[in-house]
Amino acid sequence: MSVQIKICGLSTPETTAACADAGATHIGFNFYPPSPRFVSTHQAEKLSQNTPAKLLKVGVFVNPDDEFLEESVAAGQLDAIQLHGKEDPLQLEAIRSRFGLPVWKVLSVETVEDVARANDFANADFLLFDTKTPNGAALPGGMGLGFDWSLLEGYDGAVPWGLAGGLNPDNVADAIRSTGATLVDTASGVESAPGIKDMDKIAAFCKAALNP
Ligand SMILES: O=C(O)c1ccccc1NCC(=O)[C@H](O)[C@H](O)COP(=O)(O)O
Repeated sequence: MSVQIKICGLSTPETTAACADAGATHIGFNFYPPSPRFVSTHQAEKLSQNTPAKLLKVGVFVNPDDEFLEESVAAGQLDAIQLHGKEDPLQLEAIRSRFGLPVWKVLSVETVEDVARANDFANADFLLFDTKTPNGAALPGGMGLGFDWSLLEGYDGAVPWGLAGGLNPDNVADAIRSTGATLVDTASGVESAPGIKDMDKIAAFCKAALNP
């Protein structure tokens, strides 16, 4: 089966169309206000109306409150909720029950113990292993930083998982071959500047991921 591809941090209809044309399966709408990829609920509503039907829309959140989630899920017509903060398994369960959507938990990785935290999130629908950003970093994700993929060797948790962190058109094929990831995710790796998606890079990323 082909790898699944999530392009994260979309903010224009042209780039969502480019994702669909290139073979991506998922796009991410970023609902974290400090991010250069942030979209308001108004923007998300417009974008979702123009998103090709074959793309699944994942909302990216960092420690969201219920009201904000409610507004964003509705505006973005989301297909899944990605939690990228310090949410715990109980919060994850509560969010899934409330919205009836698959919930993705991001595990920020620097050490093998970080990978083992997957055991705490057996109730997630999907796990995304991403790089732990340094203390004091502006953002908990989307910084183009990779981690040591060998930390995933031997990981055999039951929850489906994907790989993020510093992936770009030049390294994504190697990442898939090295880790066996069945979903790859990129934000800054397909941009010309923070928050500005580059359609050629989106096409190159998808081509490389689909032919690892
Ligand atoms: O992209 C952001 O700005 C962001 C901010 C805060 C939390 C999460 C964020 N991105 C979530 C993603 O899923 C990114 O695609 C992932 O972190 C990989 O980013 P990158 O290393 O830039 O490819």
